[in-house]
Amino acid sequence: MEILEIRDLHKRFGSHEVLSGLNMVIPEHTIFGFVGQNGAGKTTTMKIVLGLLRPDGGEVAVCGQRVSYGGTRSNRCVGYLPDVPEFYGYMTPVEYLKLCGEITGLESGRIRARGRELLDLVGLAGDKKRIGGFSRGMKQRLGIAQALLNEPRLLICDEPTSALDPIGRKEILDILSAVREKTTVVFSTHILTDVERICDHVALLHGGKLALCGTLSEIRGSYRRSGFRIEFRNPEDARMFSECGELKSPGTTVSAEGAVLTIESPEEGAKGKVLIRLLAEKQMVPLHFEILEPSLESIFAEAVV
Ligand SMILES: Nc1ncnc2c1ncn2[C@@H]1O[C@H](COP(=O)(O)OP(=O)(O)OP(=O)(O)O)[C@@H](O)[C@H]1O
Repeated sequence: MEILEIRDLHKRFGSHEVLSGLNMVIPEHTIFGFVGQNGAGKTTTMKIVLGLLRPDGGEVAVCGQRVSYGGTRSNRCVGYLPDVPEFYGYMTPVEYLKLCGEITGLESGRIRARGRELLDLVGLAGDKKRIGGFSRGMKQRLGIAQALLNEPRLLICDEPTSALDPIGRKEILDILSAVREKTTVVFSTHILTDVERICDHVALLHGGKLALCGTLSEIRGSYRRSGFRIEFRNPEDARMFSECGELKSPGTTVSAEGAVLTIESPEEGAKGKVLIRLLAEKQMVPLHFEILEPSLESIFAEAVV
């Protein structure tokens, strides 16, 4: 089932067209990375999905429920973590979750149980400190707990890791991975390694539309070139191998660094067999033979030119 469907979405601010016919479908039980350059329109899209911003055209449905500007019905199945979550600094995490639970009408026993469970999940259980003394990472973790209080089917996070150090980022990514069983997670980010670490789906917003969308393996597959890294026993072997006539075909590049050769070629698949045949003919046994995956960074750079 699709948990979020965006059809032909348009939004402009004055003469600046930010979204120009955006289509995006997010299946349930995925971790979906929503990527785009600064100003691409990620926050704008999320605000429209939450009914906080009026689109100029198009339709959005969350859990099959059509989103209307200013309406809140469709938000019943959504949890939202803004990029800079705001809290009452004088409260403790337990007090804060209690307040949020009361506002949303949860029964008090449920608030206590759910609060304990969530603070445990985000590593803040037993923290008696007031939120005013929390680090940025702790605030993001508390923000996730709050967003999950009502057991949403969809959790939307706006750049949850951008301002955090590597440990803080890992903590957030681990939490998002842990909740995917019950909750579909959409998160916007600039940090492509975070997407590679936990997302199974990714979409790249560029020029008001999606420039790429799919599972990580589909996207990698459609951009795959033959790339190989061969480590020889010594630089001399690498040099001898690099001089094979068959590696000099047009479009093939061979770069050497000590005993390591990196060979790239536009011919999908075939080049690998050629390399293995050449190694066998020359009776050379490499220390490593690796097929190179294109990085998301190189794929995205190519998609937005
Ligand atoms: N209320 C507004 N009024 C005018 N322009 C706006 C408004 N909100 C956003 N914009 C503009 O729309 C564009 C998209 O902004 P948005 O915040 O959606 O981008 P983003 O992809 O989330 O960027 P970032 O990664 O930097 O947060 C930007 O050029 C921004 O300046």
